[in-house]
Amino acid sequence: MLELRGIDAGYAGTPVLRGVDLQVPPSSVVALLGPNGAGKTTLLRVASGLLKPTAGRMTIDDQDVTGRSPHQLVARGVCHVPEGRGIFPTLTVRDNLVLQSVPGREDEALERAVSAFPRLGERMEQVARTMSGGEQQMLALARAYVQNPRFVLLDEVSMGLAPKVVDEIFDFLALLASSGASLLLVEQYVSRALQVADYVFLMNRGRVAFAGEPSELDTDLLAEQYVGARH
Ligand SMILES: Nc1ncnc2c1ncn2[C@@H]1O[C@H](COP(=O)(O)OP(=O)(O)OP(=O)(O)O)[C@@H](O)[C@H]1O
Repeated sequence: MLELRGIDAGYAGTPVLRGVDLQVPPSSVVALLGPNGAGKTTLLRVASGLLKPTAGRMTIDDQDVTGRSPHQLVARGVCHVPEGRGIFPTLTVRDNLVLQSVPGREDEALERAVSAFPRLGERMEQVARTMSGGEQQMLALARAYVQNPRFVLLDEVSMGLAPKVVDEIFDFLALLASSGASLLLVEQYVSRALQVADYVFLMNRGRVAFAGEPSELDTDLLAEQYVGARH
């Protein structure tokens, strides 16, 4: 279980997160929803070690990992697929995948990536930045998959993609979850996120406004949080 308790965090003295509690239980999909600016990306940055919290604790299996570096958290099985994908644009598909694999087990990693996204198999020598947006996102997700992570933090991975590609990506998320990974999913397609989620956290203005199962989420509250922030 990955757990955040009483997390405060922000940028250059500007507080963003205030007292956030969130749990990602083993083998579960957790949807993290909320309007623009609610603090979802900031929370993923804390969970991946990119941003140090100013208060609160983070634990993995009850061990304190607060303030650990991204590298140390990767070693604990935390994998972040950031907004903007986090791939190396000037490297080939193959090199992007190899860089993420365990040394000596590169072939296995490439096979695993292609089994998830056959299209990548046809494009191994292509430079990442010359691929379509959907293909680049598949590469970003495949890079996560080859690490065999325990906790995958996914930031708007369907953003700006064609509906057919979004379907493929959601199929992949189901595969990732069935492989035993836990997912923390920030997603603009609220209804799709709720379909795959075991638990939901709804954030607004840096706080958790709701935590529970999708069936417990009041649709009026959901609409209010999203609409309220726009006005
Ligand atoms: N690098 C930064 N420096 C300063 N402020 C930032 C930085 N990144 C985010 N913020 C601010 O933190 C707040 C929360 O942003 P965050 O990106 O976490 O929200 P979000 O819920 O992911 O929103 P969105 O859905 O629009 O991506 C916003 O007010 C934003 O302007």
